[in-house]
Amino acid sequence: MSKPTSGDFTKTAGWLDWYSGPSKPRFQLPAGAVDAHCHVFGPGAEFPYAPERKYTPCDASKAQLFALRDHLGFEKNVIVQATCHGADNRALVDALQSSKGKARGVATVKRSVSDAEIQAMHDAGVRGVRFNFVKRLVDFTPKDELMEIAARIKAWGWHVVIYFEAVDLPELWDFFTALPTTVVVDHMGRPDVALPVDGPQFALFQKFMREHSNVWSKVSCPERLSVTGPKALDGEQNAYQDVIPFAKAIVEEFPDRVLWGTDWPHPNLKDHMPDDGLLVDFIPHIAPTAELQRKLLVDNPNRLYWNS
Ligand SMILES: O=C(O)c1cc(C(=O)O)oc(=O)c1
Repeated sequence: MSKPTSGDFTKTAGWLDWYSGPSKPRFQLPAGAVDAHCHVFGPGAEFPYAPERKYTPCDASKAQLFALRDHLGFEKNVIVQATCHGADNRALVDALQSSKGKARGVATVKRSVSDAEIQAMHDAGVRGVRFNFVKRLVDFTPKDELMEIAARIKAWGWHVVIYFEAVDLPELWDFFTALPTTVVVDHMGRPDVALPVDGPQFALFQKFMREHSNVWSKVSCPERLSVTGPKALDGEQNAYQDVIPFAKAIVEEFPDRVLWGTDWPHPNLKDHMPDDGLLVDFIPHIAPTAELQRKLLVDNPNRLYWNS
């Protein structure tokens, strides 16, 4: 793959570019596997980053994403609107339209979005909207505006993707459990993996999924959640050990409501940039059987994103 550039924008200080020349995974992905959480950034010269963004990334184009997909052995992608593009979904829609049906998308919209705009995004392959509650990434959007959006997009059969930190789940509980659609949680609701897996913080997340059969989870981002590593670099086959008990517990209890994604190009990582081939090698540690792997990587994402 070609190397990242910074386009017409100056990257946020300390920005880490995605890993160029990732290894070939040793884990053989099942046929039809979907990378169900990844992003495109710009390129900024063609699709400018949003004025309200909280960070300026390196460019990460659709061509670079599709090259990674093929290199790792995925068949398809679910591309999630990154916050650096705000509610301007042009880069996302362009990538979907260029994917020959091999990508679906999750957009970010405002209350002012028209039915015609929703329909056009649907035709391009958008199947969900993302509500973000991570304060370092977005400004606050009133919950009544989000609820109104959720009620509207339900008519297209779309779902809601939510991104939040585990400490905020109690406060967000009533809103999340009132959402009228399928709800997909990004990155397991960002548990603090330094806390016990059987402690109250993760128990609340498990209760959220157990009591609400419309709630799904992405068991993604060990590189973001891990405190002790080791990092997915230099051929490491046992990366991010501290995240495994959390993700495995979710995969094993809710095998039909889990998704996995690379999170390429890994926005805002400060410590290291993982080798995406080694991230794929993390999967069998959290989904140890062929059946769990097939549900996680093939059946679940296809049911949610390619059913219409
Ligand atoms: O934790 C993050 O910084 C992050 C950011 C974004 C985004 O900016 O959209 O998406 C993610 O999945 C994760």
